[in-house]
Amino acid sequence: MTQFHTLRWRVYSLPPQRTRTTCPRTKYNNMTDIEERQSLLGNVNGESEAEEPGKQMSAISDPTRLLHRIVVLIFMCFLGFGELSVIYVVIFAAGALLNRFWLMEVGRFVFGIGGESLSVAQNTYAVNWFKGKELNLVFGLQLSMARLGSTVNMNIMGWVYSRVADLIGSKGPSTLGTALMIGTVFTCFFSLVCALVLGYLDRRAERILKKEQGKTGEVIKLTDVKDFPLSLWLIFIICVGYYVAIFPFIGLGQVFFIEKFNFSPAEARAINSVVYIISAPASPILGFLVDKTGRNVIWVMCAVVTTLAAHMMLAFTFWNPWIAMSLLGVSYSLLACALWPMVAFVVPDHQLGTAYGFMQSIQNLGLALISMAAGAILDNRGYLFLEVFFCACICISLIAVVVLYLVDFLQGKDEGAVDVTFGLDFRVL
Ligand SMILES: NCCCC[C@H](NC(=O)[C@@H](N)CCCCN)C(=O)O
Repeated sequence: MTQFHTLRWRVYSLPPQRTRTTCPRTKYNNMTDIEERQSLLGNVNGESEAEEPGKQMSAISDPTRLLHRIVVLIFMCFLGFGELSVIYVVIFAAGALLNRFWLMEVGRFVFGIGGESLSVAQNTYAVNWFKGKELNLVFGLQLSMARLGSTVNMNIMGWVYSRVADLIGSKGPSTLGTALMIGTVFTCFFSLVCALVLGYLDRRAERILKKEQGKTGEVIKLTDVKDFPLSLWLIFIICVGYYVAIFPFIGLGQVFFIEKFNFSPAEARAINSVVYIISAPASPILGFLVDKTGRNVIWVMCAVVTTLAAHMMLAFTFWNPWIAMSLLGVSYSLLACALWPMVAFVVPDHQLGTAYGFMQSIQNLGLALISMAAGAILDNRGYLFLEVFFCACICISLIAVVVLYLVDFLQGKDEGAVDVTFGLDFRVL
């Protein structure tokens, strides 16, 4: 049975409640079946080059086959592995080497531009290759690899620094700069190779599957933003409201655990890193679960509620904080693999990059402002206020998820869905 037949089986043979309209019910959902076939899993007519006489391809080189998509996935994941493990780009390393702090700041600025763009590309590739299939799992795997990259970086960079110090015979800025340069060259080069291979495989798949023919002719415009559906704006609000209570909290976490729970710096570091440590193995598992069950909105709601509970525990109780932080680790992993794929179901393919770019811009704007606000709150009001502030941010996110649920529910009714109790099923099938 070819991949296309498997696909047909998936589309047409599922039980009725699973084939019901997906959500949010925008005009694009009517295109689901077409998109599914036009995706890199097969072309509009269900033909692939592998099916053409005399053009049999092996499983590993056929873009319609799982094995080939696994190869693509490996490069997709390692793209982020390199990107996130290079906390230091070349400019940053040069700043350290020359002992110029401002240059290091410029490096961080450039890193922000490059790293986030790479993340937009990574998300868009993931949707292109895996929409309607294992998309939540793929986002979970990407996150897992990024976390693994950070962990490898943290463990290896100290060793590289010591080796360079041994070689140079001192521990000054030049030692730090050289160590950073070495790390940067290796990881950036690695990421670059992955990006080039991925670009080639994507082009190749487009050519083989004649994707050009299936294109609607619509072009990418920045003004697309004004046509974004309400559901997408709600997803943006969920994203920014949620992430501002995660990344800045982890940034200030060490001080929090030292002040509130009298932890030693080493203990505080350990508990603070548990969210990312949990997310490495948990994200793919949870992504798989979301793929199997669908209903991304419900999962996002669970993640937001659990995160709120974890923050409230940290704010108002003296219970062992390992419980709250572990809960935070699991809920963050769940959100990361259920939220980001939803974008693909509310905008057409040609607007995906713009939508992801916009989502990350808003996320980063929120992060920049809230990080400053959080620091000021901690300095002036203490950790309790800070925690209450984070809880308020998550409540905004929670309101947005509930509104998203209702929007879907009402749109489902408008469109005459037979049974809305199964609404909020973002699965394409
Ligand atoms: N590509 C996988 C889904 C995105 C996960 C999400 N990524 C972001 O928020 C990006 N803006 C990168 C942030 C890096 C932060 N250190 C995430 O949860 O990391």
